[in-house]
Amino acid sequence: MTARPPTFPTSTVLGYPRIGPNRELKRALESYWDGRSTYQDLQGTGRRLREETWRRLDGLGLGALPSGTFSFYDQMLDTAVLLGAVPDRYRGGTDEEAYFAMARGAEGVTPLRMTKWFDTNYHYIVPEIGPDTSFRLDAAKPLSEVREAREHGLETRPVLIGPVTFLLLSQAAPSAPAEFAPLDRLADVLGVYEELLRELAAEGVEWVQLDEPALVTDRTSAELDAVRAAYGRLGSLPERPALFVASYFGDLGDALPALAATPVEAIGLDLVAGGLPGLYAATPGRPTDEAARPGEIPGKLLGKLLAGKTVVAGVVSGRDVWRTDQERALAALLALRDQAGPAAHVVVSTSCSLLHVPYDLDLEPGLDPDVRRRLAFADQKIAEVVELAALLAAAPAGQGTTPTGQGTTPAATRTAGPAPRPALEHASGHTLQPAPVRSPYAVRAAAQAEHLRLPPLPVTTIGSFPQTGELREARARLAAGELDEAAYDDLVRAEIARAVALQEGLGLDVLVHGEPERNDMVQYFAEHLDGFAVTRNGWVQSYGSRCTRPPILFGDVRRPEPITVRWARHAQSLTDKPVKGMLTGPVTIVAWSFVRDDIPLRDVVFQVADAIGDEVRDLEAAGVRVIQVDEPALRELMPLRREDQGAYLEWAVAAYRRATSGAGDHTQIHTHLCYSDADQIVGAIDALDADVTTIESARSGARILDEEAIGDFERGLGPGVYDIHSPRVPSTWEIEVALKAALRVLPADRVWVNPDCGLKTRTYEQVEAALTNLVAAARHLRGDQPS
Ligand SMILES: CN1c2c(nc(N)[nH]c2=O)NC[C@@H]1CNc1ccc(C(=O)N[C@@H](CCC(=O)N[C@@H](CCC(=O)N[C@@H](CCC(=O)O)C(=O)O)C(=O)O)C(=O)O)cc1
Ligand SMILES: N[C@@H](CCS)C(=O)O
Ligand SMILES: [Zn+2]
Repeated sequence: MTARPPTFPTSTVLGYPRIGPNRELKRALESYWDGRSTYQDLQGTGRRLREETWRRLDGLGLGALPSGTFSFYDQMLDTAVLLGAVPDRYRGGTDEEAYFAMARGAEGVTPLRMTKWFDTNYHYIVPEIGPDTSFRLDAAKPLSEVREAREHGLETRPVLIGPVTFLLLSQAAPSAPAEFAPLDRLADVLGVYEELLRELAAEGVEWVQLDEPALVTDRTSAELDAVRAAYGRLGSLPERPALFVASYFGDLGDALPALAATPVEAIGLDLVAGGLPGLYAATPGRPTDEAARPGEIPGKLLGKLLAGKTVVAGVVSGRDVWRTDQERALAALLALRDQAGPAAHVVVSTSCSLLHVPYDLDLEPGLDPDVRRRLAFADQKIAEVVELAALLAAAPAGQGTTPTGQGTTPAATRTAGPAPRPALEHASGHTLQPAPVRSPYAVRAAAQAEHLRLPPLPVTTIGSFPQTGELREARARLAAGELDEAAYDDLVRAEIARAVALQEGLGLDVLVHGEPERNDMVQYFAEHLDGFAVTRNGWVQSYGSRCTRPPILFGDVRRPEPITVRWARHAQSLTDKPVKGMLTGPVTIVAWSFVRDDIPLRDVVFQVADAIGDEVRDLEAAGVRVIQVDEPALRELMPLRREDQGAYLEWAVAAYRRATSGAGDHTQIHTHLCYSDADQIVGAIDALDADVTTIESARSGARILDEEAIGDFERGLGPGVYDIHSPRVPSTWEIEVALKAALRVLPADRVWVNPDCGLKTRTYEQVEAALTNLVAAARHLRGDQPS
């Protein structure tokens, strides 16, 4: 690096959505996977989307444009490829075959694990690193994107996952010794980053963004040493672009001084989720006059830390859809500029990548104008960034006092959601009443055994059956007014009958209705609850080609009428076997929505819990004997810092119990969790007090079944034995092996046999084959028949 780094333009974003404003990438990927188009076609779509994105950002007036934020599947997977960390079992075919085999599995090879990206509903592919992984630079993607942008006359900043986060989020290869951790390979990985930086410098790239979100979670002193070592080494490379290390989803804490002491030229701070203590005394829910906590940096030291650095200030939230409170955001920027001192340069940015919000509010003309005027999607947020940068540039120095005049500025730069309607139960304290207590588990288990008369190792599924094109199309026609409600209902009833008949025929023990009436397990409930708005095109990528339209929770939540009861009644009328009532839990509904932030999150969740509790009671009254209340996001909503986690788990569990504890002893309550590192929260899962918990474990190496993790968990458990995210059909033998692992730590009367998540993304052909094997494995282990 030369003595003076290039000036960073005054505005930027950390990343942008990539699925396409009309989900063009989703369609291109699925068409390629189905063999309806070629890899060249897919690449063409990628090129068009990247060009459109750069032109869009440039057109909106953004100063510095990112590249490399595009991906055909996931940015962690891209980084594994960049570093040559492709496990041998995926090699042998073309590069794209290896890439998609790691993501989705292929004939004879299971995919890499997939898990949640911090506390978001985005899921990443977990790279596998062992002591023998041979790293080798494959810089094709970052280089070609820089060149591609230049063809359109645009200069970009390559965005990459940083080496420390890459290794901290990777998993040890199965063959690695127990004491091995991927971070042990830091020195080798840094060698590849050095080579990459040299190549980018030779290409004339001025700035590179290295994302290090793992630094906003608790880190050991050894890990902080790794940060110092990594950026000390990369920073001292003579020929390299200027380095911008981005953090997001929280505050850097002790990692800030560690990073600031290295030669990196720019540091990105999330001033919405994190804020700088001392500078931003009031993160949401934190009193403005609170003293710095241990490990926090008082504002006055900030200037010393950041002297000579560029500070990329994330003041526009990349995680919600509310418009930014411009006055507060500007006050935050001014305070930062003053406290960081004249030797620092402040750049306005988003708090994280805009990957987590929909593209453009203009694509959503149907929203209620009262809600709409408070909203900003990705493009509106970019306009906010640009405007704030202009305001900051125009403001004279020395303005960094707050509206309260205390010399500190609140970090909450977002507006509260739309003003809620006159408060109902919330204000009266009703929502905070304790939930009724169910009888002890043993009492309930006896009542349920009598009521349900299930065999040992009962076979069930998680809820959804394949969502056929016919159903999706019918829903689209219903929304467009081209199909009437009655015709749509008939179609849904027929689909329920199909799912029930299939399960009966295959011999499952607890059936489901298949959820054909639902577009999504969260959006469907939001559409039937007061207090939510839903979008027509507000798609956000969840993983690979899969997207959701997170509902917008803007007011007080109420259930005007029963939601699922008529479908549950219909399904149960078709069979004598128990059919599970199927609901989404309060934590998950809130986690996968954009939520109001004018009342504490806990109170929002409690309102939703009460609505779901009403539904539980109505299902039971309708004769439903088993009710599943899914909480796949229980772990996801957990605060990233350990000190905040206990309080969260306490209220999250309380909310779940509010929703479910109205059920009588004979009603069996199930819950389901996926992608959740469930082994880390077994205590909380136990505290949910559900009679049966089905859980993702097929793709996480069944860590929940580790004797230490499972501890004295004393209820029913269904460790997922079939990875539904892969088109692969598991063999009976594989399923038996997985079940035997469960039977080593749990008695047979508490082990359930089920896939690891819903089947909506699979085809009927795959489902029928997989469920046939599931039933065969259970029967064989019960001793009913030979395998
Ligand atoms: C279980 N998971 C979920 C998460 N979050 C949720 N909100 N929901 C979940 O189920 N997080 C963790 C996991 C994994 N994540 C996902 C996320 C998304 C999917 C998925 O399958 N998404 C579908 C879209 C679902 C949907 O909303 N469908 C609608 C609209 C369908 C559609 O595209 N219609 C067409 C027109 C119809 C046609 O002609 O085909 C259109 O609008 O253009 C519906 O069914 O009505 C996806 O395809 O991405 C799975 C797991
Ligand atoms: N009941 C839902 C849970 C997904 S996490 C389903 O089966 O799709
Ligand atoms: Zn699931």
